[in-house]
Amino acid sequence: MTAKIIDGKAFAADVRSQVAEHVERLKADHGITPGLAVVLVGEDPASEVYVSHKHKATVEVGMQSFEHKLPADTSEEDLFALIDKLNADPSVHGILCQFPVPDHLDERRTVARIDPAKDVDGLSVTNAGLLATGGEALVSCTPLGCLMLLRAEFESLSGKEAVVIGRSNLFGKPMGQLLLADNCTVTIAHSRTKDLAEVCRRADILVAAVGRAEMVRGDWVKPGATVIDVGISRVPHPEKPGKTKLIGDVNFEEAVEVAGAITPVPGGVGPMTIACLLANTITACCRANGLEAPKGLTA
Ligand SMILES: Nc1nc2c(c(=O)[nH]1)N[C@@H](CN(C=O)c1ccc(C(=O)N[C@@H](CCC(=O)O)C(=O)O)cc1)CN2
Repeated sequence: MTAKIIDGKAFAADVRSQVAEHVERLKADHGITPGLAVVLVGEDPASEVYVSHKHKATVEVGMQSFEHKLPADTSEEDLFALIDKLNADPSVHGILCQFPVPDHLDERRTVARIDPAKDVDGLSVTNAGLLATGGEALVSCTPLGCLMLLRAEFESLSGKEAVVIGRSNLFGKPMGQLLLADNCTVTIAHSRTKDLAEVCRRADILVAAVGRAEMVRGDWVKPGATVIDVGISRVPHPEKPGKTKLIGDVNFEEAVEVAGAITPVPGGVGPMTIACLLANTITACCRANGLEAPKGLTA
């Protein structure tokens, strides 16, 4: 039997419409319009696309979008001056700097400059620490999106064996923390893990975020497992010369024959990233105004 295909695009559309309802309520009941500021340094083409999608999505749900495009040679001093201004602006509830930044800038220092209460990427040391210690964190968007997809698949995640391949600050570590907080037994595997295939085979929930196209093979998947593919690699299209196609970290054709449920690439995890960014902006806005953040949009 082939696996159920988890439709991340439809799920993300639902999250976005929930966000739009909350925006309406914040406006009507409290006179507050949530605002999201996105900072892009340089002209990386993929980042330009993501930033324009973020702007469009922000406007569509009724929030204010503040786009700041800075030249590639922007100094750290000038970038930080902008972040300081956004930190102090009460109409801005969420701030993010699109990654990657040019080489002369440092991602860690940039994130550290953003007020943790407005860090809607959930990347600051404060938010990572809050997540690890069970506090009210803003959670990194892609792992939050994966958690939402997984919670919709299972009545409860409690007691599930979860294996996350990848240990980045942006994804693997927060994903592991989220699954742990939902009472999974979590293994974070990585490039030095011995017998990775064997480790993966014990997972009820297998989350692949290695950044290596189709590395996870069908025989790494436990029959019936739920597979979440976070990878996005652009490769030459096999049938359309001169064109490219997106593939994930999981060999989909093989894994779909073994898994119980699986996210495709594209159309699986990817769309959840921007939906959760909007959700985090609502959360940040509510907290900034002494209101409770909507349960369904948080971890
Ligand atoms: N500050 C940040 N920078 C980056 C992040 C991030 O979360 N915060 N993540 C990525 C890029 N990204 C959002 O910024 C992002 C990546 C992918 C998608 C997405 O919807 N992917 C689609 C395919 C899209 C396509 O056709 O190219 C999918 O997988 O279905 C959305 C957002 C790096 N930088």
